[in-house]
Formats: sequence, C-alpha cells, structure tokens
Amino acid sequence: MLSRPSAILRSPFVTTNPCCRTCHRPFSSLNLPALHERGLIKDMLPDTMGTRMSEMISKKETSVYAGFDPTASSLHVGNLLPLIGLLHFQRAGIKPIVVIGGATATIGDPSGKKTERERITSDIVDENAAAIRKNIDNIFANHKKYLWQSEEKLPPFTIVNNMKWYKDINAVDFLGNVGRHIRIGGMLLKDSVQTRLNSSEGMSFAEFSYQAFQAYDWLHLLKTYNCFLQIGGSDQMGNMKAGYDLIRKVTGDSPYSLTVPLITTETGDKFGKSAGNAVWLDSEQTSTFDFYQFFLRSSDNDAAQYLKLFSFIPEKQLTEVLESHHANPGQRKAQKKLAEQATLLVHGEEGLKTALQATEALFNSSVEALSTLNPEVFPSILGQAFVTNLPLNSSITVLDTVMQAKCFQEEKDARRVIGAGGVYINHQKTRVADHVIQAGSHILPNNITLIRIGKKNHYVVRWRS
Ligand SMILES: Nc1ncnc2c1ncn2[C@@H]1O[C@H](COP(=O)(O)OP(=O)(O)OP(=O)(O)O)[C@@H](O)[C@H]1O
Ligand SMILES: N[C@@H](Cc1ccc(O)cc1)C(=O)O
Repeated sequence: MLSRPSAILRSPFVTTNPCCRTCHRPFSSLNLPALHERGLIKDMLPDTMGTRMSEMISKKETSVYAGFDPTASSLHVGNLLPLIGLLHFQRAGIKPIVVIGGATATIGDPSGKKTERERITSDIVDENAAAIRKNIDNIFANHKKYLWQSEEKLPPFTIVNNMKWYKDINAVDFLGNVGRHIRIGGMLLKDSVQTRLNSSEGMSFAEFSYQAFQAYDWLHLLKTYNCFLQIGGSDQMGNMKAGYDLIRKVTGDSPYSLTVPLITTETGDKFGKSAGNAVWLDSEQTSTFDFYQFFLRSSDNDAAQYLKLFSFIPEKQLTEVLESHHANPGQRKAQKKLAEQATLLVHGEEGLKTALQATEALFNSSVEALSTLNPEVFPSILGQAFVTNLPLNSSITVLDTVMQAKCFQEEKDARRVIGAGGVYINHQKTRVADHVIQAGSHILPNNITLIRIGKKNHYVVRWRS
C-alpha cells in the first residue's frame, strides 16, 4: 500500500528536456515530469522548480544527496525509494551522495516518532554504518551492472559519514556559527516537534536539535560537493525545510528538496524499523527468497504502482507489462516483473536466480528445482531456524526427522498431523510416522529433505554423512 502522491494538476516543473514517454532507453537525461508521473515525487520545496535549478540539473552543476541514520544493521524496502530517487539522478549524469548519519543516529530523528529513540552506543552505530554501507554499495553496483542499459558512463557515487565533519566541530562553535542562523520559531512549527510537545512524554533538547544537524549537513555538502538537491521520504520534509532555510540565510542561494512517497502497510503505517514490519535489504535478515516473495505477493493495484517506483522500466514497456497483466491477471505478470526488477537491484543476478529457483522448488512443487538447489542456500531462503543438519543414520524415521527438525514441540502432535495428512516430504504427502527415511525418495541427490507442514511452513534437513 502506498500513500498517494499529492495531486499536482499543473506541472510544477520548468521542462528542460522533452518527456521520454516513447523512448526505449530509461531516462537518458533527468526527466522530472516523468518521475512525477511515475509517482516517485510526492512533494517539493519550493513547490515549483525554477529555471535556475532546471538549468543546474541539465548542465549537471549540482550533486544530489539522501541521508540514512544507521539505527539498524540493514536498510529496508522503504529506504529503497530515496535511493532509487538518487539513481534516477545518477542516470541523468548527476552525482549522487549518500550520507550515513553516524553522528545524527546518536541524536535520534524525532520525525514520525511518538516516543524518543533509545540511545545507541557508538560501537553499534559504527557496526550498523558498515553494514548499511554494504547495502548501498551493492545497490549502486547492481544497478550499474544489471539495470543500466547504456553505453554512457554513470557518474561515480559517494558515501560519506556525517561523523567525518562533526568530529571536528565542538558544541560552542556549532552553536556560535550555525545555531545563530536557525530560528526557534521555525523549529517549533515542525510536525515532529509539535506532536511531541503535545504528548505526555515531551521532547528532549537533543531530539529538538536534530533538524539543526541535518540542516548543517546540507550546508556542508553544498560547500563541499556543490549539492543543491536533497531527497528523502515525505516524513523528512521538516528537516529538509530547516536545511533549505539555513542555506538561504547563510549563502543567499536557494537549494531544492524532493520527497518520495512513503510505502505504507494496509493499515497506513509506514514500512520501517520503528513500525517493526521491515523487509530488510540484508539477506541474512530477510532472505532473497522472502524479499522476492514480498513483491510477488503484492496486490494488483500495488504491483502496478510499485513497478513505477521500484523499477527503471521505461514508460512504454511498463504500459505493455500492465496491459498484458490486465489481460490475464491470474498469471501475475506485473508482480513477477516487479519482484524480478527489485530483486535484481538489491540482490543481483545470483540472488534473483536463488529466489526464482526457491519459488519453483517450494511453491511450484518442483522436485527437480529442489534437487538442484545448493544446500548452503537454504538458511538464506528459509531462515537459519528452519534448517537442521542431521547425521545420516540408516534407521531414522519420518517421526524422528520431523521432531529433530523442530517442526513440532511434542511427538503426539507430530503423530496426529502426520496421520491427518498434513505433513509432506519433498512435496509427497506422508501418512506413516514410522516409515524409515529412504535415500532417493526422502533424501534428494543434493542430500536434503524438504518437510512441509500444512500449506506453507517449510523446513529443510541437510544430511551429513
Ligand atoms: N516506508 C518508507 N517509504 C519511503 N521512504 C522511507 C520509508 N521508510 C523510510 N524512508 C526514508 O528512508 C530514509 C531513511 O529513513 P530512516 O533511517 O529514518 O528509516 P526508517 O525506517 O524510517 O527508520 P525509523 O522507522 O527508525 O524512523 C528517509 O528519507 C526516510 O523518509
Ligand atoms: N534524518 C534522516 C536521515 C538523515 C541523516 C542526515 C542527513 O543529512 C539527512 C538524512 C532519517 O532519519 O531518516
């Protein structure tokens, strides 16, 4: 589910290049109206793009940035959207900068939070920063390798931790040089502040000051990388406005911010860390298979919208996919294309191959696909807890196997469900608990056994001789 892009009837852009609706190459130069049409742009500040900014973009006189606080050990699907925004700019020859908020993570962004974040130690922040740097590196590398079908060279991207500049600025200098340009009135008006001030918990000075740090980041990037553009989720507009005001005040120049829509659940909650419903980009936390399945399971409406947001497929091809999908929705062509493109971006060709093979093996009941999967990939497909290594023992029974694989807590439950026909071994129903496990039928050539309880609970045993 996605919050709808705000309706902007009149185009808010000064168009410097024509819409590439019919071109086959995906966005050879930045086409903001086309991105807007795709639903990737929710709001803008200022709310129209002036001639000067359009020119800076077309002459590539600016870079563009988005920031991510390392408050978890992986990014998630929601964070993908600002990154995809950066990639669209990179495709147009504009240098993308990713800020990892090593400093800001210790302060805690109050945007969209009902309560203050727990303080994280700097050791954990450093570990998280290294982990999300890997996510980001992979995404840029996969995009270049699998999704950029052009001879043109992409400009290099930069990842920078904001601790790099904060470690050299002391509090007195920060307040003296930066704080004096930021007006309390504007800070108080932010939704993130108002919500907290009206709550029983109130707000700490640290969280209140967060917007000043994000504002200064932008000023610093403007001076260092000529960065006039910032992208973030729509919950970031308040922080971006603080940066916009600071830059105007200090430099007299006008920067520009764009927000992407927030991906939400059916109940309207933002997909993310705090909501506890994240689909992680790190395959140790959400397997490539589950990642693929998340997109494959989306509703027809979401799939149509997500394809525009999460893929780089040009408009014409997108229309073809959707027309073909609507002609026969049962084939789920839109969902398959979406899952394929998002998985390629995050997990590359290898990840997509594993996800497709696992889908065949688990959901399309293909014993052949199951037998050709590398036993080492099962922990990443199912999760470590659902994979058990067992010694090959000539007299082990079906009952022993399901108990040792921790499919049931009590033997009596295992016997009852097996007797009722609820246990499948390598997709074959098995009703006899005391049958001895046989190589060939129960144990596949890759030395694994797939156990399914009911419709969708999968366990794997890897046999070791
Ligand atoms: N569900 C989402 N849809 C679109 N953008 C998102 C989503 N979740 C986060 N973002 C964006 O990703 C960037 C980094 O977000 P952030 O580090 O705050 O992640 P988060 O998951 O929102 O964390 P938390 O839930 O702890 O606030 C921000 O620009 C934010 O707006
Ligand atoms: N405040 C952003 C992360 C961020 C950090 C530093 C920045 O300069 C920009 C963005 C968030 O929590 O989502």
